[in-house]
Amino acid sequence: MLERIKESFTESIQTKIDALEALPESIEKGAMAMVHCLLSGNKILCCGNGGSAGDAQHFSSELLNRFETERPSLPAIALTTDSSTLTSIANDYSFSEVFSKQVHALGQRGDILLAISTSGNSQNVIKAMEAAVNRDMTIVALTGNDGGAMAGLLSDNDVEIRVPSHSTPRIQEVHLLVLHSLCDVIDRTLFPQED
Ligand SMILES: O=C(CO)[C@@H](O)[C@H](O)[C@H](O)[C@H](O)COP(=O)(O)O
Ligand SMILES: [Zn+2]
Repeated sequence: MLERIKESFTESIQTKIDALEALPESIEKGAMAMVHCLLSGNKILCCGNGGSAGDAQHFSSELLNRFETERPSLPAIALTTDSSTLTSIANDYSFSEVFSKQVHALGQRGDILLAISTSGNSQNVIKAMEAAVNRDMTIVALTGNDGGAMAGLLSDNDVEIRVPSHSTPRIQEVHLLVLHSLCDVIDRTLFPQED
């Protein structure tokens, strides 16, 4: 098993090296879209399934609370956390609508939807994106593989940050780095520090 463990580390490091080549421009574009959204008094809604639900919550908590430095709270909502809402929508309608109904209710023109999926094919995330388009929101999509159906739903104002990998855990590991990088650029742009 030691070899297997070392392989996981090597694969993860290599995926990050590949992402270093592929992603900085799209991360900067996504961060600037978020900065513009926050400066306009808008908010960020975040969604994803499984590990990506955890990522959505991780990111929203870093905006609502703090990242690395002291600064005011920033408005973000994870759509993955209210079990009464999630279970009733899934029970009465369909699991594919658990995020889209919340986007329809909470989303406003100028808000951002942070849509996270390693496959790009999760139906509930796709429907959330459709609801965001309907609400005149901008979409920042974190994907992997070939971007899946999510890639086809994006317009020029939206941003796709697609990790160059076909492995769900490796993609998730880079998604976390991307989210921290987004937080870092947002904080440094909104609250410049001398260092
Ligand atoms: O964390 C993992 C695998 O590393 C899983 O929980 C994974 O997130 C789930 O299978 C998700 O349902 C996958 O959804 P998606 O990334 O394709 O949208
Ligand atoms: Zn995982």
